[in-house]
Amino acid sequence: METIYCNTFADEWGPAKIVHLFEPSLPLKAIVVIDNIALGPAIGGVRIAPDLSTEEVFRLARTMTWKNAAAGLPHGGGKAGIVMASTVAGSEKERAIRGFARAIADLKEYIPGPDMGTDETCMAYIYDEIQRSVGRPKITGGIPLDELGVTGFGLAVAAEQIADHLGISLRGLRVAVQGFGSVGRAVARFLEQRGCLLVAASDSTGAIYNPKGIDPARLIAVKKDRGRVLNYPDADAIPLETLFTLPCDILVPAARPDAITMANASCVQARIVLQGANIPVTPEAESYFQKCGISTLPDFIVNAGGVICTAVEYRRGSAAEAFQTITEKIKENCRTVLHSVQRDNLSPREAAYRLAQDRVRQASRYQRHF
Ligand SMILES: NC(=O)c1ccc[n+]([C@@H]2O[C@H](COP(=O)([O-])OP(=O)(O)OC[C@H]3O[C@@H](n4cnc5c(N)ncnc54)[C@H](O)[C@@H]3O)[C@@H](O)[C@H]2O)c1
Repeated sequence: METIYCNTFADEWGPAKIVHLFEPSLPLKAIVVIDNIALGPAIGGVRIAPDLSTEEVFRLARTMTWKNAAAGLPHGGGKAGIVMASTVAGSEKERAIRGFARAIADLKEYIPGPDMGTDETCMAYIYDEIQRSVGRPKITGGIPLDELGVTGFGLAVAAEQIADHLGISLRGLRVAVQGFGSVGRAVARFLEQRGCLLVAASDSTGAIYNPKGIDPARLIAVKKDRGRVLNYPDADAIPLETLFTLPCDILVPAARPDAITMANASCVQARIVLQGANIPVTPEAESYFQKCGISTLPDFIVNAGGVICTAVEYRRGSAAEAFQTITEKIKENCRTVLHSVQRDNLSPREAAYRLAQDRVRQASRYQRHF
């Protein structure tokens, strides 16, 4: 196993460590970024994708620093990426995950959790190897966050706060979800419970649209049994990019980073953009939305449900406690950010950074600086 340490993105906040892992015999190629640990050991997901770069993993780790701090968790930010095709499955995937776990055994300041391409089973393999992971199956002492859909639940809580701030009800609002995976499925379900109507959804293989509504439970079953949203019978297939331009009220980018940039922001018709994925909207596109009255709060404020749940799991709390904590923290943070946007004339991102950075700054006073 070859390990290369380098640090090319450094600023006053981090990263504390960037580790590149290579093991040709598995084969394994992975990147771990431990960004900032002033608040405690870093919690962040392990992502599998074929085209991951150090920069992407660093940006995601930095997002975790702000997300964990904003949520008031005793954890810093980190992230890992395994560079591998998302189609790799079965024993080949298990070997890669176990190899990754052994490779990070000594990186004790990093606690891995699930992310795109990894799930509770992967976290159980990591726990089996190094007794350190969160988001594990219940039987191994975990709270299965993707099965429970806690991030989607937190997004629905955030949507309620944003709608409340706009003086509208969620009832009858039309929802389009990019990325019908763990987060996308759950947000569709929890928004439906609040009276919203799912009108469009996509995965990496295609997108579907039905202005009269798509049944989230049925789409979840179709996706489980037949693998693709395109197999849903009562909707039209549309090009992937068209999903962002549809007439809808809530647009949820819940797949990859930089899904909404200045190249497509002006085509967005939604009133609320709910940032389900990490860094799905570029800062320029966020500013543009603010100027034209489209409400969006930063990813690390609204999609913190998953990491709040893992922090509850880490201190051996229950699923019920996790739902309660997510509701309280996301509600409070959305209100705080929306309030300081109005009071201090800040952008939502500036207001959210202020909240998170104050906490990291306070904690870093107790770190050794010599
Ligand atoms: N799982 C969590 O609790 C959690 C928490 C916070 C943030 N996130 C972020 O949310 C995003 C999604 O995570 P997830 O756990 O749902 O992953 P997932 O792998 O379960 O689902 C991702 C979905 O996006 C689809 N997808 C990929 N590329 C796409 C594209 N170009 N167009 C349309 N769909 C595409 C995939 O087919 C898949 O259906 C990631 O950015 C992740 O970091 C996840």
